Amino acid sequence: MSAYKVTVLGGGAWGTALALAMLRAGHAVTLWARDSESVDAIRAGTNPRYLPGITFETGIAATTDLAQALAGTDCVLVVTPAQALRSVLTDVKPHIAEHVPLVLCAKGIERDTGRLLSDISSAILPDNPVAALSGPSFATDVSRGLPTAVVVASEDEALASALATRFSAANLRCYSSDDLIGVEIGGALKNVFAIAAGAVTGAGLGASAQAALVTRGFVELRRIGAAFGARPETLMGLSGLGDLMLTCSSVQSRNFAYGVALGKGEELAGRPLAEGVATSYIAARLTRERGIEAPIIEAVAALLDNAITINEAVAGLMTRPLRAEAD
Ligand SMILES: NC(=O)C1=CN([C@@H]2O[C@H](COP(=O)(O)OP(=O)(O)OC[C@H]3O[C@@H](n4cnc5c(N)ncnc54)[C@H](OP(=O)(O)O)[C@@H]3O)[C@@H](O)[C@H]2O)C=CC1
Ligand SMILES: O=C(CO)COP(=O)(O)O
Repeated sequence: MSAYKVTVLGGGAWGTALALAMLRAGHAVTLWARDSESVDAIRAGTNPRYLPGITFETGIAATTDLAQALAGTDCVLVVTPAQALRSVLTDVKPHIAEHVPLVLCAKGIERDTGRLLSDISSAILPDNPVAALSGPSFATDVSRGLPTAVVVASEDEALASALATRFSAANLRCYSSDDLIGVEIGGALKNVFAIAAGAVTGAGLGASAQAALVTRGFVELRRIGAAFGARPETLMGLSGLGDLMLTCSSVQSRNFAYGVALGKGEELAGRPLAEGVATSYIAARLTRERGIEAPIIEAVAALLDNAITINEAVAGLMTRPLRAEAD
């Protein structure tokens, strides 16, 4: 029987880590990246630009040729940033066979349109079934082969379950879900709350403030999830609460680290990818338009816009009208 062929699009931290995870699950893996230096390094078992200090096994067939990467593939993992998804899938379109599933691994909402990534995929490639892979999973941990659990979601329950079985290996446990929207919303918004949690840490506001912020952030996630049709139990799961806990508590998270720099008043330009920046603006717009109360998201968007200071953000959150916690 010929090997199951997985194509990974993106040679950054998460693309490389997922390519390794697929290799370790026994699949034939091709990784596409636009940068030839990354491609050469990945072939040789390193990715110094995105996974510095980590060496890994060879065996990933990395290439800069998109058509070659997609030829004869059984499944495509799309692991480029959320804001690049539309252009990447447009480039993919001429080279992909119908019915090959696309597994979206970025965490974000398109800034210009407010579209979820699965919506963008279905609009550009309507004949390719769509799934998302999300959950608490740092690329460094996964590439080192540390135990990790994620969720693979698709509205097609059988597809989600089949992919989760394919992707699981000794140290990668994949749960399946048919709540695609719930998984996408949790993964996108936890990055905004991670920036807020990082800002609280960076400004030295204390562990109590941090816990309050994350808990109230989760309330906002539940409100937004309900408005989008996400199931509450999905938001309580790996891709929601699980990833919120991870990302809001570790400087390994680029979003949290971005927030720390923000809270300390440090330079923000030139930092590694923090998806929560773009997502905070669009999430603030969407919640305003839909009349959903989301003061933490509003505060993050205003802070990033330099419209308020961190002290004003804190004062704004602390002096809101008092209310019952469950409201
Ligand atoms: N890192 C992590 O631990 C995890 C990340 N994720 C998510 O995965 C997604 C990707 O993150 P990650 O890999 O860490 O990011 P990185 O910044 O490490 O890498 C991004 C990759 O995408 C490529 N890229 C950027 N823009 C484009 C574009 N317009 N067209 C084609 N390729 C592009 C980059 O190429 P180039 O080098 O040429 O710029 C690079 O290979 C994000 O949404 C993130 O939230 C999810 C779970 C864990
Ligand atoms: O999504 C992640 C972990 O689950 C990675 O978080 P960062 O993008 O903040 O590093």
